[in-house]
Amino acid sequence: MALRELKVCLLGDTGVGKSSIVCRFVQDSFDPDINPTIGASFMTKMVPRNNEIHKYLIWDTAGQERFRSLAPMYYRGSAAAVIVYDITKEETFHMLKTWVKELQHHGPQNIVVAIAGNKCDLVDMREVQTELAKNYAESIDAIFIETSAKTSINISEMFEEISKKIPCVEPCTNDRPSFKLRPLQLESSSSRCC
Ligand SMILES: Nc1nc2c(ncn2[C@@H]2O[C@H](COP(=O)(O)OP(=O)(O)OP(=O)(O)O)[C@@H](O)[C@H]2O)c(=O)[nH]1
Repeated sequence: MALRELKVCLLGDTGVGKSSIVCRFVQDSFDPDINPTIGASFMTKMVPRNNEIHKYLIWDTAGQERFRSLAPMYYRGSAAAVIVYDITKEETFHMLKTWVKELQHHGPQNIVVAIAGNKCDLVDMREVQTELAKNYAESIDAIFIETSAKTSINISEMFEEISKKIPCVEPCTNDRPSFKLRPLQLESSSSRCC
């Protein structure tokens, strides 16, 4: 068994459900009264997959405007960024495009980008059509997925897709940020959430 570390950060407007996605993935829980993130929070999750243990190192950034300047500290060291929007709020999809541009200009070269249309359980309130978001994701070579932190739809699937797209084999064969495979040592998984 080898341990593979995957550094992932979450970006996106306030209230789109970034923390809820992470809480669902790490703790399999959902809090309808979750507080907005202050600064950022860090969590880890270990997932056995084939002959490896995937250890996700997750930075959940704060979406409020006053914290926006902190984001580079988190995406610069990341191999993947999940940019989240709320399918029931069109303005959050516009904000997502701003994040994509920022990553293209200031993010690590070839960072893996996943676009998550969250709150897909609220389908009656939809403002962003799936096809529109999917086509946009394709145009920037990003993973696209609609998720619901509330009902758990596509949450672990999204992180699995990300792990497939992050190169892992040593020696590194391209210039994407990559991670060493190393023998698994027993360690406690320090998770902090919500
Ligand atoms: N119906 C529904 N509500 C959700 C979902 N995900 C999150 N929410 C709710 O949306 C609100 C905001 O969720 P957060 O996870 O705090 O959003 P955030 O993007 O982390 O917000 P910031 O920390 O301010 O950046 C909360 O009331 C959540 O319960 C979802 O998939 N479906």
